[in-house]
Amino acid sequence: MTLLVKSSYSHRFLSSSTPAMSVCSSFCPQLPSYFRQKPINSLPTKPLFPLSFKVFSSQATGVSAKDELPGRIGFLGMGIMGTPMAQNLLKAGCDVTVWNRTKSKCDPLISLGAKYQPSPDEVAASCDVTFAMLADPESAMDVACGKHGAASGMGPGKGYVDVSTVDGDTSKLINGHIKATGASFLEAPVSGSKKPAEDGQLIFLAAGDKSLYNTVAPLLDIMGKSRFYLGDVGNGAAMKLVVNMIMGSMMATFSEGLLHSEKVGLDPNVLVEVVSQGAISAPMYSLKGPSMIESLYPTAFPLKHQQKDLRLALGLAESVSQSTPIAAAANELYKVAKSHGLSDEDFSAVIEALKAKK
Ligand SMILES: NC(=O)C1=CN([C@@H]2O[C@H](COP(=O)(O)OP(=O)(O)OC[C@H]3O[C@@H](n4cnc5c(N)ncnc54)[C@H](OP(=O)(O)O)[C@@H]3O)[C@@H](O)[C@H]2O)C=CC1
Ligand SMILES: O=CCCC(=O)O
Repeated sequence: MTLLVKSSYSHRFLSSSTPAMSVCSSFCPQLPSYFRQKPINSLPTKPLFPLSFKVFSSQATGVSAKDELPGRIGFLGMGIMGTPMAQNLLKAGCDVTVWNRTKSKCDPLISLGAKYQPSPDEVAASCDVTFAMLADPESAMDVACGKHGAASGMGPGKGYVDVSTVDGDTSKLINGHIKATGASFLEAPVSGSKKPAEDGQLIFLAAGDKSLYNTVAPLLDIMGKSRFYLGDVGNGAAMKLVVNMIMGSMMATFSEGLLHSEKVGLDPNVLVEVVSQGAISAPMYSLKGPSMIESLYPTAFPLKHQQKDLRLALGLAESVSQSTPIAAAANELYKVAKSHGLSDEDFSAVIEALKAKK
């Protein structure tokens, strides 16, 4: 497994002497100024910090300045995540072509300079690498392999990177269709929500064609703060599902705790503060707790997607006879929340499923 990390509080890579920076700026000429201001050979030769991280380097990625750089980048799916991800590529000066089922969601990107094509196959045909950020296994399959799907526009020398959260079987099916055209495939689901997507701080969980991983590494580093290469197709999907299974259960039990504290006469705001200072502290609790107490659920991660991920994680667990009673109970709670019409609210709205109905 390979892990690469960039500084979490700025987009400056930890070592400014890396040849990969010159590679990156060569195909994204408008990269932020800190990549471009100084000639590479005048930049400091030592890492800025003692490194417990591996820095982004051409040696690690295998990218050289001349080969395989994706000049034209396609992006399919302009939802909560796809929009800021594509925006960050555009802001970095990349040549981006977008498509979305609901065309109007492409308009903000087009006004930022993105090109538009009316179907996934036309995006894929006009681009070197095409990213897809779609709702679920069905839409990921349809956009990749259906009528006018991206696979129809793929061919040798091209790459398809699916960053949607799907199950491994779906990812393997898409891999098969894409590979049959002679193109390369990478699954790269992300950890991190709307704000990390806006800030270029996502965590990529990549698996599949290693040379495509190397080729798109500079693009992943524009959109994210770290990336893991996990081997064969299916491993990225599995890692993502396990992480979101944990997250869904955490949010469900946190919801119980908030309501429990109120019922016994405690101030739930104080509970959030206590939790934040102890061993069970998690950024998610401090971030979502205050709005949950106000019964506000501004959508960053739609509840319907969290329930989809729990469903897929439970299927994965069943396929290897792994017992997951906590996640199964959490999944039931999200299903109840969906039945209350909360699908498009943030997943923290799961707390509503625990509130007694009068
Ligand atoms: N939001 C988050 O915090 C995170 C989400 N994810 C995952 O990323 C993926 C996208 O999430 P997010 O952006 O939040 O979701 P959204 O619901 O905001 O966007 C979903 C996208 O999928 C498209 N879509 C849905 N159904 C179809 C279909 N049948 N055919 C074609 N396109 C379709 C939508 O198009 P249209 O606009 O036309 O509806 C939209 O572009 C999901 O797999 C999610 O689990 C991963 C990490 C974090
Ligand atoms: O899939 C959604 C993940 C959301 C997050 O990691 O904060």
